Amino acid sequence: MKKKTDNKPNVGKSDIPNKVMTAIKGETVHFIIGLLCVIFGVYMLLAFSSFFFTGGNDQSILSHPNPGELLETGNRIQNYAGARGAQLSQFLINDCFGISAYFIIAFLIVAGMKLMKAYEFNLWKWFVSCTALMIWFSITLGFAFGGVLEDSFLYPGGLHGYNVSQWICSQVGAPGLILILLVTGILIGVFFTKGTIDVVRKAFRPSLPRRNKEKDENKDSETLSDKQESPAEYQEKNNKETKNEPVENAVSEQTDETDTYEDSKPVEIELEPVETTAPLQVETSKPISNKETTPAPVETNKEEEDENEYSEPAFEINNERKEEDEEYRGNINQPYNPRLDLEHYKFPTLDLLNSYGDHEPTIDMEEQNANKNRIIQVLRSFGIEISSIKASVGPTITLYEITPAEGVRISKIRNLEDDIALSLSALGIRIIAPIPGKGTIGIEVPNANPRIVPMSSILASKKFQETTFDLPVALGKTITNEVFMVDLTKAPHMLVAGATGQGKSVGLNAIVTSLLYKKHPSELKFVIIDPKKVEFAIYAPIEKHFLAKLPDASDAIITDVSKVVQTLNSLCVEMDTRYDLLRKAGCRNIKEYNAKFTSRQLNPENGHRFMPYIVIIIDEFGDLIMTAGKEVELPICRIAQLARAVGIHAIIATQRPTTNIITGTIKANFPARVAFRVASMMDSRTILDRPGAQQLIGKGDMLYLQGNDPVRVQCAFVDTPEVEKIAEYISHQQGYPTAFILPEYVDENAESSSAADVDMNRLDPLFEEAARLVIYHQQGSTSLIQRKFSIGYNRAGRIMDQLERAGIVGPANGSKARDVLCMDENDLDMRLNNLKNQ
Ligand SMILES: Nc1ncnc2c1ncn2[C@@H]1O[C@H](COP(=O)(O)OP(=O)(O)OP(=O)(O)O)[C@@H](O)[C@H]1O
Repeated sequence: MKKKTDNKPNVGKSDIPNKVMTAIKGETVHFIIGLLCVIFGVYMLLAFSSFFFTGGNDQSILSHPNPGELLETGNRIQNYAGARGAQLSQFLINDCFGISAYFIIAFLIVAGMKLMKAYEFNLWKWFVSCTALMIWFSITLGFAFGGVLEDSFLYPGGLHGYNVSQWICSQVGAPGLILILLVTGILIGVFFTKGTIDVVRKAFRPSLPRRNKEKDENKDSETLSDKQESPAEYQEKNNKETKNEPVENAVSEQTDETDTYEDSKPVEIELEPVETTAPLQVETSKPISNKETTPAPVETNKEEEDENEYSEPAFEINNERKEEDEEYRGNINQPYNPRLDLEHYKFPTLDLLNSYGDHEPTIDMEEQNANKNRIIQVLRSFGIEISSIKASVGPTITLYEITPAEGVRISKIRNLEDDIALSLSALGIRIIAPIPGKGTIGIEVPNANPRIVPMSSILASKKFQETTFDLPVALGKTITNEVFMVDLTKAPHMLVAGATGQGKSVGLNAIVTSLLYKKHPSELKFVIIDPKKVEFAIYAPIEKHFLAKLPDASDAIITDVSKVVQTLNSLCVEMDTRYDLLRKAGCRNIKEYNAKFTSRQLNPENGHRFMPYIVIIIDEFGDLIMTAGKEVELPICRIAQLARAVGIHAIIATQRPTTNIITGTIKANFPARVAFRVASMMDSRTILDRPGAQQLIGKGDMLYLQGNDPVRVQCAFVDTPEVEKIAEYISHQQGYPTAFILPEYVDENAESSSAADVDMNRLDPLFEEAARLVIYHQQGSTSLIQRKFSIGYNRAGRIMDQLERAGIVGPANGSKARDVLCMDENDLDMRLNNLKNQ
């Protein structure tokens, strides 16, 4: 990928080949070539068609033209496409392939359309098909008409067809040739559609019922003609065909050709440190080609069944229906398919997302050279010599990798961070000294013209399409333009922090979107907690497909703090239940359990069920901790510590990554951290355990940490209208009758408070401390208890009720604090003793 630059002084010119190369790979050039192909195809169509009427007359002129005649304006050629059109037709039709030369035109137009990106075609399949058909028809016509049509100038099979058929005849005789043509014709037909097999079978035995008629039609539609559909239509059909095949198949069919996969390899430039005017050689990699993914064959068993049926024709129809019914509902002998409940569910399509213009890597050589020179100068001015410098141009950041000359101390360069930033007059400079695993030093410099990384480009990438991750989360692109993805099951919980307006919500939407594009509603449920009430309301329409809620909740998106506590505790109950099931099944994790369940080794009558993954998303976690304190923190920590194995994963986001919000326990249990730009170095240390996040440039620029070293990533951009479209697309499809219902959570504290009427021994553990607090302050205030003990309003309210029943505070007093009926701690001790002796 890297090319060393020429070290010659006169270098401006070497940019030219680079520019030409970049231009050739550009969309504009593709478009122009495509347009030329289409125009040439239309010209050939005119020439060929005209040839049938004018060919006889033109042939005599073409075969014996007067010298220079064809170049003259007044030549006697009658073909509408002129002398060249006549020559071309004469050559391709009569001298080569006969009438089947029309397949050349078909291929030219198709290739043109594809290059212009007007339609999606599988060019390779078209090429093979057109070539095979052209040769086959040419030989067949050559054989059938034996050369020239009677009384005509036209060779229907062309000279090729005539000569080849004659030669084959001489070798195997006319019957042999007919057989060869028949066999090759059937093979070509099978190449187009497997339906041909049925047709052949039926030809042998006309009484056979035509099986999978619908399927055949669909398959037929995969042939040449239907490829002309728009990508969206084609993908829709594809989805229908593969039923619940995840989007990867659907999309990879749609993006069948090489250039729709968006993965691009790093764009790297090698920069020469000494010659400040040194040329830069850029090498952009070719897009990675995509192999056609064929939907898994569904018919293997059916074909066997067919064979059985053939011996029992009387029962054919009945048997057939019965089998299809069984397959539809999930045959007990076949693996359980959780997707069957919503078997017609279609995964969201890529056309729901915007492409945000040209996002291909472009390199501003002027900017790169200027930055390189400034870095070299500033280092030189501090007495640091370097032996080489290399740049990797990312979507928003360029990484300059410097190899210092021998004897230069790394710490010396690290200390110059501010000086380099000053000399480049840019924000967001980050120095990585040394780059882990390399003996170089990295200087990250923001690009003058940052590019958006559209979510569509990430989801269309080969890496995402072919991922084997269980919960693939596509976050964006790295500095080397590689798609950056993590498996949430391995994360297994994620902490997202960033000051307001730096891309947190977009990041969370990107996470949810990538999961929605890969997971079926039966495999994944979200619990969304949105104290801001507006950020996640867009997901409300997919409640019956992808959301989970409490049994009595009206909305699945949780905005009320008291419901948050209940939901989190309910998730703990779900977690415990899942652990019990895992234990009973003798499995160590959800994957093993689900595999056992789908292979029907676990009996649903014993409580076993297919377990969808549950992803909990909590926005504004800081707010929650401020209002509900330990009540929220405790279940979160339980989930974070234990839930990984049972497929429950949490992603919490906060604007304020301070230590009282992201406590030690939370940090310890959330190993994956995403930091957008934060306000201070302290905040960066809280979230990442190191500085760096305060130097990011915002707008989705982020650091991802899992393990030792953070990776700088430009977050994929997905806008609210795009998410709305996805939600709408999903919501219009059949869903479950309700959202996924979480188990009921019985609040033990609430029970004790009602029991407190009769049994004051079952008091809240904080009761005594709370009593002392109100006596000390002589103020019966619920919010005081809430604040001092960092507990939620509900619990504080219950403690206050218990204090009232114990006669320590008076009844509620409107908005004012309650009266405190105990004078001092002695008085309190007496009352508490009385209560305990009751
Ligand atoms: N990945 C991205 N690429 C390009 N622009 C982005 C990206 N992420 C965010 N932005 C820009 O930044 C703006 C603010 O982003 P976002 O709403 O996600 O911020 P936020 O951190 O969630 O703010 P708040 O905490 O106030 O909700 C967006 O409207 C968009 O213009």
